[in-house]
Amino acid sequence: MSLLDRVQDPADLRRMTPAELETLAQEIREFLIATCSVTGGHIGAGLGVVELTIALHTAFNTPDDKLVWDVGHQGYPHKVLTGRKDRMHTLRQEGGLSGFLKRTESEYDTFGAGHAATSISAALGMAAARDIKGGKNKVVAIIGDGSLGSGLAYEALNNAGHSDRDFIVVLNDNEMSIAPNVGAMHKYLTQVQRNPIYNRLRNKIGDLADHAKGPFKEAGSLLRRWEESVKAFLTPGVLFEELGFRYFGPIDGHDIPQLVETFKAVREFKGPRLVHVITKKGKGFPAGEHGEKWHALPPGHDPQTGKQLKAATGNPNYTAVFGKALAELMEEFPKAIAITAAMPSGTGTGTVAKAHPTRFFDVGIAEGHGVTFAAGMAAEGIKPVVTIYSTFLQRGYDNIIHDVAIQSLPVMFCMDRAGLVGEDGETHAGLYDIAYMLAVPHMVVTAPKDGTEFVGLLRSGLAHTDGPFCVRYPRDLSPDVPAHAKEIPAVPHGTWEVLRKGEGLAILAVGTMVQESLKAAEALAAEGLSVTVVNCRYLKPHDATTLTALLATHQQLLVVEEGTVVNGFGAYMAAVVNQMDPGVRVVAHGVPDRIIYAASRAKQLAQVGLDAAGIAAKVRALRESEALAG
Ligand SMILES: Cc1ncc(C[n+]2csc(CCOP(=O)(O)OP(=O)(O)O)c2C)c(N)n1
Ligand SMILES: CC(=O)[C@@H](O)[C@H](O)COP(=O)(O)O
Ligand SMILES: [Mg+2]
Repeated sequence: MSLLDRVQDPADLRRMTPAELETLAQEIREFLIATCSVTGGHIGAGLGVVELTIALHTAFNTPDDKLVWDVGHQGYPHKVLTGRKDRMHTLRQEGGLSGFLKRTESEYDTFGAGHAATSISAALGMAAARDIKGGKNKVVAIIGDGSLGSGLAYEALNNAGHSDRDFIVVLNDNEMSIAPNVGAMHKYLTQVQRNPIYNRLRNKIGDLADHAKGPFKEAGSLLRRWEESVKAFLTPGVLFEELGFRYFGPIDGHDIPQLVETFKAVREFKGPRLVHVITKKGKGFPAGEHGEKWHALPPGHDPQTGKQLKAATGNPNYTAVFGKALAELMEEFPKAIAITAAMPSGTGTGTVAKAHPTRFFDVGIAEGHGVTFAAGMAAEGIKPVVTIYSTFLQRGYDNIIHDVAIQSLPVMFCMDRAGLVGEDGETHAGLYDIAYMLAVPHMVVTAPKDGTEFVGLLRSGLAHTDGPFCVRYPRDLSPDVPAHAKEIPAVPHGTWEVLRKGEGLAILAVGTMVQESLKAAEALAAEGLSVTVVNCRYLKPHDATTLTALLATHQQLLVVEEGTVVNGFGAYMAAVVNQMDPGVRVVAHGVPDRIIYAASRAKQLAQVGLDAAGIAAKVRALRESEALAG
């Protein structure tokens, strides 16, 4: 029996010898590499924290002591050690284990996440709750260096550092976000890493001072005072100390005995303390320890090389269309610049960075800052293109309203991963952007039906000078292969496109739903039911001329959108139509008001009736109800 098979829960780790823990680490790595080659997932972060996870569960008394992992994408070793090894083959699949940590999945998952930088706030809240309840357990937040670049993390450190609360932060520093980490904090941490001697010296002085006895006691307190006065000189980690944390480190995050010893010691101290651990993202991956390449891998890859077994074929995805087109359009729009929040590869802005290195800005995991930074640029006549996943842009909502919209600044928002995103599940679904962007005054809201129209809308947005403009697009392939951007004209402002003419009922389709609605209309036509299909590429402002014509000839409008049905485009159009012609019935068909869990994107769409079959079924039901009423 392997050591890994012997671990039912973390208590088993506490009975193992140091040598056994080393062997266990190796077994976990092999298991994860093999499992993820089938399931896909965030392998790199997990491989980097195998020893750290073993050490934390060994030194702390989990689940009474609480481990709060940031993001949760590094949680695979934690899952394996907390009774979920036998379900790891279901990772990120419908009904299977989540790719992140979830309170509903295990008592060891103390706080759910998926978005970065929530761990310190949540853990501090748990520590405060413990103190109210008179508990004695420890609470440990584990945050990566990339996530530490986020404003939320500083708010939490600021709050924790003055509180004197029994509270521990472990900083997992691998010098990587998804891409190599950026920013001043990153530089600072690198400096800390490169100066471990100073740290060791300072810690020695601290020890001497703490243990001075008898006649040396006075010397001890002198040493302590001296330590205080020179610590800025001796300790590059002083920043955390100045914030009120006792700093420990940097320590080798792959040295289990050192980690266990440090955590056991740190556990017994009081007050806020921070342990700085140095790890290697992707450690032990057979094709080399590459942080970015192995951040996440698709299902069905070769465990030795990381290469996808089934070669990708067909059309480019929207992200690729975006990167290429924006790089080309920036030749025509000299004032345009691109901004990403730590996701150059995920958003396609990496292509822009290569073509226009001085016109590309990675602000780190700082979406709110990214938006206001763009507003500042726009105030000075620059045209910023802020490219952020729909779900992560939620972090910047106040900035969109307060800094951009109220001042009517011409910032362009490109919202990738809008709609259902598949295996990343509910934390990453981009279901709210239609609702939240429609509510913003001055905001132009758009969604393309295909790659060519997407490029046209990018051109429209770049040329738009009268306030903010946004475009949403999915985590999917483009249905077409667009030409070069210079050959694609802008999409006329506020226009719709009638793609198919029918009778009685018109489908107002948004973005990805245009193709599905056309397929549904085709199927319905075969049954003798003829419906109109309209591509509503501008959601706001809507096409009042086309709408007026539709109202004259149709009794029912079915609004189909890949976004929450609550306050979405359907609700928006219902209000508009109610003013124009209350006799026409508007029905919204979007994602229902519930959580949609991980599954393939196609399955998720089918689940909520947002595929051709689901749309056709909705039309049939509506036509029948109309016939009954009539
Ligand atoms: C608010 C938010 N923005 C962006 C992301 C995408 N994202 C997931 S992990 C990650 C990098 C995190 O870096 P770090 O915290 O250092 O963890 P590591 O992957 O290096 O272990 C990013 C940018 C996210 N999950 N949440
Ligand atoms: C953990 C995280 O937030 C990202 O790694 C995210 O999973 C990326 O999603 P995509 O695969 O859609 O780029
Ligand atoms: Mg990192």
